[in-house]
Amino acid sequence: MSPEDVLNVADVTKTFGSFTALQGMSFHVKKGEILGLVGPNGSGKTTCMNVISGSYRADRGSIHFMGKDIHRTSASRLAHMGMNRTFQIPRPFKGLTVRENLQIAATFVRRDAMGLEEIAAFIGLEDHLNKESGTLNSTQQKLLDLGRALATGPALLLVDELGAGMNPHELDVTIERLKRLASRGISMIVVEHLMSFVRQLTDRVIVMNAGKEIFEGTLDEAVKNEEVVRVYLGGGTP
Ligand SMILES: Nc1ncnc2c1ncn2[C@@H]1O[C@H](COP(=O)(O)OP(=O)(O)OP(=O)(O)O)[C@@H](O)[C@H]1O
Repeated sequence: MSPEDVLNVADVTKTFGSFTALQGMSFHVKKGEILGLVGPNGSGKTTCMNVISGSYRADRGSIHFMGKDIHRTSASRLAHMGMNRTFQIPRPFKGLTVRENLQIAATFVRRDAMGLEEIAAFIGLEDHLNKESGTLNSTQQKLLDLGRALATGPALLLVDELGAGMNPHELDVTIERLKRLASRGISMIVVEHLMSFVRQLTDRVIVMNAGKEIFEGTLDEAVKNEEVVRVYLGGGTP
């Protein structure tokens, strides 16, 4: 394991009954790096995020975050330690305002977290702080999910299909925002099906199929890889 690694995943396997969802996954993420996790539906991307973020326990293998073994560490403890995530389907407290949602997340705060007003401006919800979050549109709810993760001051952010459902302008703005976070030293794992989003955002991608890594490198290299094209990209231009 390199001292530069924020996250190190080694030989992780996760089964559900007789079904193996992850099989011997190994990879690392460096400080400030944006790693893309891509692959066909059901290939295990979200399961991988769930195992890293403490929602699921791996059956085998090890996961180290900032040098510490985090096997059996709960999601709330991980938030304290500096790891947080967004969800495919955002999970704000819908009856509470944007401000209240951010305040609750900030109770997990680490010393170097952004302030609430700064986060609200960063996610473009500064004019909606007193709005009930259930009245926000789907993109705003996704951004609030990102804001809640940022309120805990993460060193590693797991971003699960944030771009899905966004229009081209919102995607551009979101890419720019996530790059700004990386330039501040926040590492990210980004699960996404939108290849233009992945291309613009990531430093490196891991392509998964049937619970295994089949490729690691840049997206430009991935599109030239026969197996990646066969199982995922299907020969079309991503
Ligand atoms: N809690 C669970 N119980 C049983 N099977 C599960 C569970 N979670 C995931 N799986 C199965 O594990 C496999 C991988 O699912 P996962 O959601 O990780 O894939 P994915 O790559 O994120 O897919 P998508 O791109 O569609 O979101 C699927 O076959 C899924 O049905």
